[in-house]
Amino acid sequence: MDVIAAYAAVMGVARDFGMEQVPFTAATGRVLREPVLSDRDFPPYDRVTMDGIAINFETYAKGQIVFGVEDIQAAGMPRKQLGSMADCIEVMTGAILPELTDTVIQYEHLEVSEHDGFRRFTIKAGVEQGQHIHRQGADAAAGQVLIAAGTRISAAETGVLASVGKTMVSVSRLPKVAIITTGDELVPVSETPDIHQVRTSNSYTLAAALQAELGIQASCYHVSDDLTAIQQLLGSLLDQDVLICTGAVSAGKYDHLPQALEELGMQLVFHKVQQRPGKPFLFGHFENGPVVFALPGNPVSGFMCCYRYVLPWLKASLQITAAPEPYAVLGTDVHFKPPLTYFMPVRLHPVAGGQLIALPPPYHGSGDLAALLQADGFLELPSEKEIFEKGSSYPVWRFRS
Ligand SMILES: Nc1nc2c(c(=O)[nH]1)N[C@H]1C(S)=C(S)[C@@H](COP(=O)(O)OP(=O)(O)OC[C@H]3O[C@@H](n4cnc5c(N)ncnc54)[C@H](O)[C@@H]3O)O[C@H]1N2
Ligand code: MOO
Repeated sequence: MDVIAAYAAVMGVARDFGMEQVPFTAATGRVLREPVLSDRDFPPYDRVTMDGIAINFETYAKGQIVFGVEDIQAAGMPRKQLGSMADCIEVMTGAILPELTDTVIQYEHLEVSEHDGFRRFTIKAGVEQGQHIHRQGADAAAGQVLIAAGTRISAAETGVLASVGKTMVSVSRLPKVAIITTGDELVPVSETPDIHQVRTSNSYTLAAALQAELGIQASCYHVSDDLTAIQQLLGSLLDQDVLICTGAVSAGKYDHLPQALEELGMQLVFHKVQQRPGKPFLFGHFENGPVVFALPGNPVSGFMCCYRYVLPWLKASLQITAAPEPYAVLGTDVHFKPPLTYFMPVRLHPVAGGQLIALPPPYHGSGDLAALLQADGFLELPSEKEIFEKGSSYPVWRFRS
C-alpha cells in the first residue's frame, strides 16, 4: 500500500470522541465545538482612542481653534453631553464618546491655558473629522460569528471568549490513549543499560508529541516480547479510544503484535506501507473498541508515523478544521532510489519571500533518533521519482515550529 492510500484508509475510520463543557479558562488548546457569537457590537460604543479633547468638528471647520473645557469623560463614566458647540470635553482613552462630539484631538496637538479660572485648549495641528474614534460595531456586529466551531483555542480565542462573557465552552472530549511499547532489550530510563540493552524512549517521544500538539495525556505501558503477555495487556486496554503500539510489528521471530491483535479480534486495515522510514506500520480497529496504530519500533519510524498519520487522524477525530499542509523547497539535490516514499528529516530555513528552504542534516537511518535534534520536520519525497532537484517543493510534516 502506498502512502496516499494508507493515509486515506486511516482517515476513513475517523471517530468522534464526543463533547464536554469546560470553563473557558481551562479551554486553551482544546477544540471548540460550538460557534462563538458576539453578544453585542464590538466595540460596544464609539470608543475614544486618544487622551485629549472631544469637539464638534463643525465648530473647528468654521475656523475656531480655542475651546473651553466643560467637563471630563473618563473610561467607565456614563455618557455625557457637550453643552455648547463652542466648548470641548476632556476625554480619556477607552471612554465613550460624549454626545454631540464627533472628533478627538490628542493632548500632544494641544496647548493648555487658563482664562478667568477656566481651562482652554488651543489646537496646534490639523484635524480630520472623526479622528481617534473606534466606531461602535467596526470590528463585529452583535450576533456575528467570531470564532467558528472546529477552531483550536489559542490565547487569542481565550481573550475573545472573555470579551463576550462565554464562561463555559463546548469542546471536543480528549480521547483515552494508551501507548504500548514492546521489546526485551528495553530498560527503564532510570537504569543503566547493559551492552545489549537500550533505554526505552519511544513512549516518551510519542506521549510528548500528543501532549504538545493536542494536550492529550496518554498512559504508557510496557510489555515483554511474549505473545501471551502482549495479548493480556492489549485485552485489558480495549476500553481505550486509541492504542499506539511501538515495535514487534515487522518480520522477526518475536514480532508478536500483529498476531496478538488479530487474535483479539482487531479488524486489520493494512500492514506495511511503501515508505521509509516506517514500512512495517500496521493500522486497524476494533468494532466498538479502540483504533490501533502499531508503529515500527525504530525511534524515527514511530516518530514520523505519529506526525504523518496519528496526529492528523487525532486532529480530524477531534473535529479540528484542517489547515493545508505547508510545502518546503529543497535546498540541495537528493537521490533516493527505492520505490518508496521517502520521509527525509530536514532543517527548515525561512528566507525572504516567505519560502522555507529544506536541507537534510546528517542522518543514519531510522535508528538515528539524535538526527531529529538537527531537524524541524520530514520532507515527503514521492516514490515515483529517484532524483529530487534543488528548487523543487514538497509537503513537509513539521514537528518543530
Ligand atoms: N526481515 C525484515 N526485517 C525487518 C523489516 C522487514 O521488513 N523485514 N523491517 C525493518 C524496518 S523498516 C523496521 S522500521 C524495523 C521495525 O521493527 P519492529 O517494529 O518489529 O520493531 P523492533 O524490532 O521491536 O525494534 C526495532 C528497533 O527499535 C528499537 N526500539 C523498539 N522499541 C523501542 C522503544 N520503546 N524505545 C527505544 N527504542 C526502541 C529496538 O531496540 C530496535 O533496535 O524492522 C526492520 N526489520
Ligand atoms: O522503515 Mo524502517 O522504519 O526503515 O526503519
